[in-house]
Amino acid sequence: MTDKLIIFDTTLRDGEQSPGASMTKDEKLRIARQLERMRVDVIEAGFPASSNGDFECVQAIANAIKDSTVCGLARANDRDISRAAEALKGANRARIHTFIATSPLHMEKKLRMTPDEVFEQAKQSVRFARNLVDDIEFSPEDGYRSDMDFLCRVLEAVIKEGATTLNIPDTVGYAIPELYGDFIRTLRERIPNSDKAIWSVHCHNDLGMAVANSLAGVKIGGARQVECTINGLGERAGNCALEEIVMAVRTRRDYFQLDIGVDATQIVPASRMVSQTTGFVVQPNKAVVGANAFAHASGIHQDGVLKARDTYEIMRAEDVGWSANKIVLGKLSGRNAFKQRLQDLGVEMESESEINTAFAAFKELADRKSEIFDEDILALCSDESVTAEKEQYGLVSLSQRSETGERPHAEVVFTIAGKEYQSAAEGNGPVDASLKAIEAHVKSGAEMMLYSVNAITSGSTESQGEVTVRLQHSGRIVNGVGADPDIVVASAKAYLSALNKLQSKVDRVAAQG
Ligand SMILES: CC(=O)SCCNC(=O)CCNC(=O)[C@H](O)C(C)(C)COP(=O)(O)OP(=O)(O)OC[C@H]1O[C@@H](n2cnc3c(N)ncnc32)[C@H](O)[C@@H]1OP(=O)(O)O
Ligand SMILES: CC(C)C(=O)C(=O)O
Ligand SMILES: [Mg+2]
Repeated sequence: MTDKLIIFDTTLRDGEQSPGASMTKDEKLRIARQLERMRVDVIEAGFPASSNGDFECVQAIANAIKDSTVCGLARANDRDISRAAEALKGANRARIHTFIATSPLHMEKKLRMTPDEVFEQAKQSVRFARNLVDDIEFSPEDGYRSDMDFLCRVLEAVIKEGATTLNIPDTVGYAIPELYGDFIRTLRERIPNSDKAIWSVHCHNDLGMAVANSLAGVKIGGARQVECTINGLGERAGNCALEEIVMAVRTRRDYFQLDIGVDATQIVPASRMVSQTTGFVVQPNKAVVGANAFAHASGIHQDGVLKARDTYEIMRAEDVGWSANKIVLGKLSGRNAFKQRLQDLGVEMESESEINTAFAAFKELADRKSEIFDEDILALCSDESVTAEKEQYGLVSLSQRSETGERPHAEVVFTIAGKEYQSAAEGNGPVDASLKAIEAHVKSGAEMMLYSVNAITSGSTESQGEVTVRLQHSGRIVNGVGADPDIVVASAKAYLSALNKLQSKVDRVAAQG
């Protein structure tokens, strides 16, 4: 026998409380639609009393979403609750989530209220809200740091007033998994009418344990709703990450014995959408949604995954919305991964010794180059050397000027076969101007298929920028990579490196024919 774990997403409310993560109405609506597509049970859309703008966001989401419950947050007062009810009017399924702090610290220092006043206000607010909407969630803010006896008194009373979900926040991320799980279990055991409500967990990640605490609240405490956000977005160090909760409960169904209604294949698209909307980059090694979550760079792992993917993967990349797992070829790769890539690329090798020769060349190249692209391998296998190309083109210096309201201008000094040349051009931006200056002289006629910039060190503005430029000419595709703390310089280096590769291919073809 299993029962259901309700997934309550608060990306649009608690997630938005993350400094710098403020979203427009259209952005919130787009994310809400994605959450509905993902079939989350409850979408906390915002805090309607906080501003007219957020009221309109909640209203728009309530009107647009048909399948998920739409929830609005409200302080424990009539005005906030009325605003929430008003914003939620158009919802198919509406929930008001009202809260008031119950910890001694918050009551005394922040609310400046006595426990008896908080008790009365909590009761009164739930009663008021229940007259407006049937589905009422109550949260004792900073619940985990509250006195157990007082909390039991408040929660028993609000259930009597009609609260249907009781959410126990670890507002400041202070909990430890076993202790938090025991805390929820004790509340449920001690409160006589506890079975009249669904119990929920809401954990913050200040000590990096939001997911672990939430899972303990479910397993040890018996909670049946988890509050979480996409990518773990949220106040300070964030909230419990939705993707981790969903995949932990799914992957270890043997242990949790719970059903989840979420369509996990929508997780990666949701993660990308939230990351692009907020500008909060997902770290590559982030569980489930990080770019490396299903990538393998070392030979022993690659060999294992190619033989049986569950040797090193406990989930399938496709099941969370990635197109496939990723074998990244580099200096730590082994022969089997290399052979598999040859097969995928349609390269046929006559003998093992031919493969061995290509593999040795690949290893030698990988020692000098951080990532090996497919065209590098194709070049290796047709007996071409990808990095041993003659340095036909080289960068000497670059200067550029960009000023608000002025068209950027660049001057580039470079060498062609050892001889120095200078060229200047204007462009839409400094990078565009620099590359146009080079192209104006070189006249390669190559088409740019890709331009991308990555920070390759700390991720701060002091980072080295690594630029990749992909050029196409006469059916040949090459990647040029350039790194420099100045991304305009890195771009020029990448462009010249790609031109070198094009040139060396032309030379090889000429030599062969
Ligand atoms: C743990 C959490 O995530 S709680 C949610 C946090 N989210 C937000 O705060 C985002 C939205 N907030 C806002 O837009 C504003 O803070 C508002 C509109 C809610 C209130 O704005 P203001 O009226 O200017 O009050 P301000 O923010 O300065 O102070 C909060 C007031 O609410 C009171 N308050 C705090 N929590 C509650 C509560 N749950 N129930 C009732 N009153 C509360 C505080 O005691 C304080 O009252 P005071 O003004 O009498 O001292
Ligand atoms: C409003 C409540 C649930 C909250 O976000 C918290 O306590 O962290
Ligand atoms: Mg919170």
